[in-house]
Amino acid sequence: MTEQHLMLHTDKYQLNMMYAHWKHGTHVQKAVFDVYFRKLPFGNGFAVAAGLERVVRYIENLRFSDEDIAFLAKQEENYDLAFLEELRQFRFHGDIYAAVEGSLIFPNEPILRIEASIFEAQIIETAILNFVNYQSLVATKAARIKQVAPHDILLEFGTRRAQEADAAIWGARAACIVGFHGTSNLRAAMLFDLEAKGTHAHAWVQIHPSEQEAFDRYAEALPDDVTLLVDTYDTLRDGVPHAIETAKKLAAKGKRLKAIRLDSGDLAYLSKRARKLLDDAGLPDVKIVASNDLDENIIVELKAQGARIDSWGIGTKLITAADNPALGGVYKLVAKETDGHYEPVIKISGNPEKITTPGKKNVYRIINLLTGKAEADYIVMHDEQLENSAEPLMLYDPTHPFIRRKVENYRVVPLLRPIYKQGQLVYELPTVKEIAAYHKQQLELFWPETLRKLNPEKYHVVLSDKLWNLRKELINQHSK
Ligand SMILES: Nc1ncnc2c1ncn2[C@@H]1O[C@H](COP(=O)(O)OP(=O)(O)OP(=O)(O)O)[C@@H](O)[C@H]1O
Ligand SMILES: O=P(O)(O)OC[C@H]1O[C@H](OP(=O)(O)OP(=O)(O)O)[C@H](O)[C@@H]1O
Ligand SMILES: O=C(O)c1cccnc1
Repeated sequence: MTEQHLMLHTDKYQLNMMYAHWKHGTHVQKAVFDVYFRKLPFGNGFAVAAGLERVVRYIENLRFSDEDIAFLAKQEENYDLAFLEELRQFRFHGDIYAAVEGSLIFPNEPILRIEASIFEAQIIETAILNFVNYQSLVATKAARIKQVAPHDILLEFGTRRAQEADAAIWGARAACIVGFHGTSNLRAAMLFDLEAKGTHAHAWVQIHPSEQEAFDRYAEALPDDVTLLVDTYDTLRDGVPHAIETAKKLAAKGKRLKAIRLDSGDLAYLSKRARKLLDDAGLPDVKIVASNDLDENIIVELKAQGARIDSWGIGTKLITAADNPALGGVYKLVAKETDGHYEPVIKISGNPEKITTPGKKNVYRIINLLTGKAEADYIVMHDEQLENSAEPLMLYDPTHPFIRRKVENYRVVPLLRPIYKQGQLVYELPTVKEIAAYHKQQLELFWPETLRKLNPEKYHVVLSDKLWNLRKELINQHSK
């Protein structure tokens, strides 16, 4: 049901603008829009691009159904029948360039560029922002968690607390593209070829006459490698000893206990005590999983306290991005077709952060060949060629433009890759595993100072001189 009618997954004002364009015959005018965000979430030094697969699936199925048209016909706007007929023919014919999923992305740089008739470009704004904002936010939160537990097993457990079903599955996927190992959501696992993982709930223990019986019966029913939840009654006095008892019974049958899970109390203390009990019982290979309102900050704390936790089940705070529940990505018009060419446009605001960067643009990641690290992202006008250029580049600090830095030995990597050309999909969607591998390579391009989770160094996003001058010129024009 929720996958249907996505064509109407837009704000009504988009349709009203389309209608007014159509009435005036301006709907075929071409336009360029940029998607970008202004502020990094969680105080992080970077964000992670996600949502492109959903965007592609959406564009591929972008049609008004008979039901959609009938619904629109009932709206108070009384749209002309001829307009509604035109909608029946609606297809996306435009170009989309995007930072591919797993890329590190930064404020105020285009992460998607949409070039299409205003009619087509306008209606897709809402859905694209909806997909990209949410998924990039969760991928960024998950990347922070991955950073504090790079060698541990990370499981996404958030479905029950997610903002409804779509968020649960796309959020699970967003976590896995930055290196989570699996999700508890079977549907997400099936749809995106993720590892489905699970332990058991307290109810399994409570429904049995005793915890011991519950553990034995669970281990008996399931194949090898079960995880037992040990905190239903008393973790150290009952839960862990009962799990050890079950492990011994399993060993006698050639099976093994994979792990125990702690889900309450002082996780550092309990994990250390549980580890000792397991080791003393000759079970050093039995791992310890922890869950209970975890996030990157609690995990750091627990590690600092010497917690002996091998694997983390993380739900609510990840899937809802609890400490920063929205990414403020926007979709802004930057150029319009005038007399057969693109005229850059600007949006002026009293808030300097909200003044847009005009024109159809490209973004290049400048990699210093001596260090192998990214120096800055460099935004240029579309007709400025940077590929194959051996010219030294002057990079200035955007907040202090008088501070300039020359880069001589560099290579450039375009951030925006072609996804659609004239309505044709020209990009092969990678698997989640491929995205995770790409994301790992992306991280290696950046200095630890940019990547650290607390007070990171700001990575610079720089405008070319030509773009900088154009922006200044348009601001001056408007202030006259
Ligand atoms: N050693 C620790 N240091 C810091 N935070 C911890 C430690 N152990 C657990 N936490 C975290 O503290 C919070 C404890 O929350 P809460 O008091 O609701 O849990 P609880 O005592 O286990 O109760 P409940 O049984 O309701 O889950 C959780 O977010 C948990 O991850
Ligand atoms: O804590 P999260 O990061 O959201 O991880 C998922 C939580 O879901 C389950 O709890 P349950 O639904 O049984 O509720 P409770 O533990 O909050 O009582 C599980 O035991 C985790 O504690
Ligand atoms: O498999 C688990 O242990 C699990 C799954 C979802 C939520 N909490 C725990």
